[in-house]
Amino acid sequence: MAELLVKPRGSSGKIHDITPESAGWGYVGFGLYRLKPGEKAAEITGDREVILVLVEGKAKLSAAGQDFGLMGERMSVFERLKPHCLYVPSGAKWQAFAETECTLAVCSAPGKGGRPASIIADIGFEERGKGANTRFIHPIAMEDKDVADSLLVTEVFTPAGNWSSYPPHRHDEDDYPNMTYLEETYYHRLNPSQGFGVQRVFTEDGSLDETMAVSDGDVVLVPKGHHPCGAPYGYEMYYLNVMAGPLRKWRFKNHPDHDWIVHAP
Ligand SMILES: O=C(O)C[C@@H](O)[C@H](O)C(=O)CO
Repeated sequence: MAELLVKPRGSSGKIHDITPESAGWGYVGFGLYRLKPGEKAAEITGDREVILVLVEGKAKLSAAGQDFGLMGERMSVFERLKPHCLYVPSGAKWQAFAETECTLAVCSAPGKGGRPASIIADIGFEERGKGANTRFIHPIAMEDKDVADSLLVTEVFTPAGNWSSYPPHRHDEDDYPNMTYLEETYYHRLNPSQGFGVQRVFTEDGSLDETMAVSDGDVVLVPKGHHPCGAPYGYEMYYLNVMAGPLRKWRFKNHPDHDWIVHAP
């Protein structure tokens, strides 16, 4: 199994390049560019569909021969504004020209083709959990939106001192409607950036049990098992999740030992 904690390789250019081959799985890819004003990123999607997420900064985007103009609004994820996102189908080329310093995520999964390149509009806002389990969600492209063939993308803000992806849950069996098999990546950010967060990835039989200290900019791979996150006092946590599998539906089960938490008064 691949190392689950992936550090950025440098501070500019393409600093993450997680592919199904490097992760040792079948669906999810995650790339991340840090660009300076005037720099460019360009890729061909091949047999994969892509959702470009302007995590931070502004860039001129074009895809599949269409010019989408200047996109991006928030300069820091922790402004908590909604991200600007562009869907790019398989068999297409996309380009990004950075207007400001920018952080551009390239979320990918197998594509079927046939959808147009398009801006993902109407990104919602959800508050989940209670007490120290409260967290805030921007569901960029979840299954209620028919905007992709297999990609599910969401971002989560966990206030300092809180937990998210909690109680622990898993989605690692292809057993719809009880559960779906979804691989997942977490792109973590922390505020202030010198902080750390905690993520545990573990199966119920104990064959996988890793607890990682995550730093600003790290990626965690979740090939299977439960995957809760904790943000220590003083450090707000952000993450961008990419999920994909054979069915574009998110069906999970909470850990039987900890499911009581969601039912507690
Ligand atoms: O609810 C949350 O805290 C976010 C998680 O659900 C996260 O998107 C995930 O684990 C998806 O499986």
